[in-house]
Amino acid sequence: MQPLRSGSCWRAVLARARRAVLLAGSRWASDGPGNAQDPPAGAGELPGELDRFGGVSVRLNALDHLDPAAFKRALQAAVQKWRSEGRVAVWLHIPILQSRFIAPAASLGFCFHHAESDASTLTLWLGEGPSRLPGYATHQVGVAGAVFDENTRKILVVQDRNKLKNMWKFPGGLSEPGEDIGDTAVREVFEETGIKSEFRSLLSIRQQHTNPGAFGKSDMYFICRLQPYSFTINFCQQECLRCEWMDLSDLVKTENTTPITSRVARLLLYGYREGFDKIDLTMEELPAVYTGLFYKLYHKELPDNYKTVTGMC
Ligand SMILES: NC(=O)C1=CN([C@@H]2O[C@H](COP(=O)(O)OP(=O)(O)OC[C@H]3O[C@@H](n4cnc5c(N)ncnc54)[C@H](O)[C@@H]3O)[C@@H](O)[C@H]2O)C=CC1
Ligand SMILES: [Mg+2]
Repeated sequence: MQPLRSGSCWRAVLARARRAVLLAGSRWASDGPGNAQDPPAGAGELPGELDRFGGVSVRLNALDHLDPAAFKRALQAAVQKWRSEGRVAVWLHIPILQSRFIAPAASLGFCFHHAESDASTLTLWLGEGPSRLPGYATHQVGVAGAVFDENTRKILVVQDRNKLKNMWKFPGGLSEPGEDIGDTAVREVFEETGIKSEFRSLLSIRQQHTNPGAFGKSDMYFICRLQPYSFTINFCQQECLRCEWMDLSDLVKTENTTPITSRVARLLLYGYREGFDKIDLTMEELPAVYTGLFYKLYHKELPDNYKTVTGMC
């Protein structure tokens, strides 16, 4: 983000708002220390930044002594100014301890965009037509590990303790922020069963909407193929009722399982018989062009000569 030009900064906006209020015979209300006619404490430190889409981002830090009514007047004046300058949106980042500013902002038309554990972000669209601001997170990510031992043709399965029906499924759980899919599968399998394993490939992706377990958001459920390197089960008593190494052919046949587990068991059987390259989406790490970061790309195996080919042969 770039800093706002000096004429547009919060300090000037607040100063103008204060002058307007004082000229109208009003006073700054203040529940903090200091004279009632003083400018809001800390108000001059409010930073406003212009983003590359033409929106303004405001971080409300160090506003301990600012009164909500005074804040509302200042924000109203600022919004009016930003609107006249053609800004498209305002992003208001409010630390949880400053939450008393949420209601005044909402009364000016701001809505929640998202909240984290220690702060919320509100937005106001100023541009023409309906808001083009992107929404926040729409999905949760769950990952399961299909841990298949090729030597014994056995697959690791569990039954959930907290489900009404006790069906066989692959161990798994929710991804942590910043965690790779394969790492989630390996971690969850170990936490739930005590089995150590290595990531081999991604086998399947399920997308489901309005999932009750995802607080009404959508759910992405990834199933990975894992190779075990320990075999003694020591399962989590809080989450699992049963855990065992089951013959893959028995998992294919059983009715006591979920449709997705049954389908992936058949996929594994096919891969075991015909070659895992038929079913595996393998992973490769590649550099991101814009950020300099790295990401994981999953697709069917691409032969090396196709990775470097420059045109149609
Ligand atoms: N078809 C299948 O085979 C199934 C797939 N899934 C998928 O697995 C993923 C989630 O896996 P999980 O094993 O559920 O996650 P997880 O392994 O991360 O465990 C969630 C933990 O949170 C606890 N928990 C959940 N809600 C709670 C609440 N309201 N209060 C207290 N504790 C609570 C549970 O008891 C459990 O210990 C999702 O993507 C879901 O769609 C889940 C169940 C079956
Ligand atoms: Mg789980």
